[in-house]
Amino acid sequence: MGLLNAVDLYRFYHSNEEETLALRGVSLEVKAGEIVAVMGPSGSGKSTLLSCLAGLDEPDGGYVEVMGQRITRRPEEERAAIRSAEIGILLQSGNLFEHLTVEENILLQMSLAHRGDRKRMNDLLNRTGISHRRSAYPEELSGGEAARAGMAVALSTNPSILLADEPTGEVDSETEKHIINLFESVRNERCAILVATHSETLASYANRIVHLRDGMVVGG
Ligand SMILES: Nc1ncnc2c1ncn2[C@@H]1O[C@H](COP(=O)(O)OP(=O)(O)OP(=O)(O)O)[C@@H](O)[C@H]1O
Repeated sequence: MGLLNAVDLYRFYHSNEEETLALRGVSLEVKAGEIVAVMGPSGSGKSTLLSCLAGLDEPDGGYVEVMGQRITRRPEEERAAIRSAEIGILLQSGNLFEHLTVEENILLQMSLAHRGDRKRMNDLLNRTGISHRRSAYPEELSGGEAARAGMAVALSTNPSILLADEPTGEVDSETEKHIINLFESVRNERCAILVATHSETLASYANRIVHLRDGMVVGG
């Protein structure tokens, strides 16, 4: 049984007269200690899938289980509680509050989830290689530093599941290497990792690749 299970997910978007079928019956499972890469062309449904898996968006059909608990179609406060206890999330839009420093962003995340401590924060700042930027505000960071800070925030609560959307999208190769090393070390800590990516390099470190096309799984 996976730490993360998605069963027959459907998601439709309606805008004006148009209907987009972003997900059409996606099922997948991620086990402890496993990295699953989700790959597919732009618009194939990767971000929609991650939002549904995180309980940030509700699928129109199917359901998601996190650590055996159904997260779909539950009140938002219950979804938020499961999310903050079990899931680390790194969305494409980033996960840093602009008015807080890197360190304050990590401390806020840990305090909201009632998890983590300064020792873990310092450890993550070292492992992501941005310890020297801990007092910087997000706007003062380079793209690569912001990506690493985002990873530190996502991992600060020691989540069971890490969901990351294009974590190496616009970063230099040194940052990509840091992020891959971090993924490998949290995989060794038995975290279940699902990462949407266009990067063949990152995907080569995954245990499995799930290919999405037009909202459907076409391989894996
Ligand atoms: N809020 C929305 N309203 C209407 N359509 C949407 C919305 N969000 C996504 N879509 C559509 O749903 C489909 C899937 O989009 P999604 O962002 O999940 O793809 P993606 O694989 O993550 O793409 P990319 O690699 O470019 O990030 C696309 O056709 C997109 O235009």
